[in-house]
Amino acid sequence: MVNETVQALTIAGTDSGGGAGVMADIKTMQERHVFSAAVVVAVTAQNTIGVQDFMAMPKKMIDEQFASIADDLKIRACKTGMLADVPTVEAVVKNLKKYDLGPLTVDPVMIAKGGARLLSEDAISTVREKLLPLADILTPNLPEAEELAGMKINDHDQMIQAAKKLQSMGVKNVLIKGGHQVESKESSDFILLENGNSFWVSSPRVDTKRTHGTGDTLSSCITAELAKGSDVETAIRTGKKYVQATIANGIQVGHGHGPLNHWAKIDKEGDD
Ligand SMILES: Nc1ncnc2c1ncn2[C@@H]1O[C@H](COP(=O)(O)OP(=O)(O)OP(=O)(O)O)[C@@H](O)[C@H]1O
Ligand SMILES: Cc1ncc(COP(=O)(O)O)c(N)n1
Repeated sequence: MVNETVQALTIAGTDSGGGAGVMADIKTMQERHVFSAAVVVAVTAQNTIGVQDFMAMPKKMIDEQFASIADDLKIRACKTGMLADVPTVEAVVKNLKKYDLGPLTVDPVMIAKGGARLLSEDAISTVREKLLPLADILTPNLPEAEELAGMKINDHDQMIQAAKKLQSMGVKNVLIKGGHQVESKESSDFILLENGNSFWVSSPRVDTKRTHGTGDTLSSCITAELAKGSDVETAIRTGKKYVQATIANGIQVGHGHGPLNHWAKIDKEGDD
């Protein structure tokens, strides 16, 4: 019998400009040789300059997309991205509990690079209380980690403290992204694993504003690697190498925060 193709799922919003959200997730998974399905929970009118408008999907359509996928596909790992508002978060949580979709990576997208809010303020506590306990890996950027952990993060020590706090909220593995520490020469992410081990992954900071969709690309690469059967640490190390390659080998699209080069290649998986 022919081996089943590895399948993963993104649960997120679309980006009409092609750089972030579902579009970045599908491109990333495709490049990592994983078949990508998608539950679209919101549609944005967006380009590299900003988010002009967005609309959350009717909840019935969210339920139907999950059911269609679960009836037919075999999803090995999944991730969430933009979740818009309280009813959307609740619909996603309900479906994640209903179906076996493999390990869950939660990218708690709150505010786009251009400043637009992609998760309503009142939904932050819903994410904290209802979604985080389902997460195998949580990948907040610094402002998102501050919001979820309820503390300021100004240095590496505080990144470590925040990761511990987030783990105590029920998340198994926490990855706090350092992309927003723009004054630093390195872009360093801190990882606290379920077994209590921790490590940093660092790469030289690329001086570019073409960083639209970095978080989506990292979390969807991790999801693709988990779907293939990688352990969490290897999946994260591969994700970091891949996102670095997509930033460092830029492409020219649009006039604002340009998208990443998802065609970029990495020579070796996992370890540096
Ligand atoms: N200029 C840069 N040079 C190198 N690595 C970067 C740069 N900016 C971000 N990164 C890396 O990209 C990944 C995503 O981090 P970031 O903090 O930008 O996430 P994010 O804000 O959620 O992204 P987005 O909202 O654009 O999807 C991390 O591994 C981070 O270290
Ligand atoms: C649909 C969607 N999902 C996620 C992001 C975050 O990406 P960024 O912070 O680079 O704008 C986005 N802009 N749009």
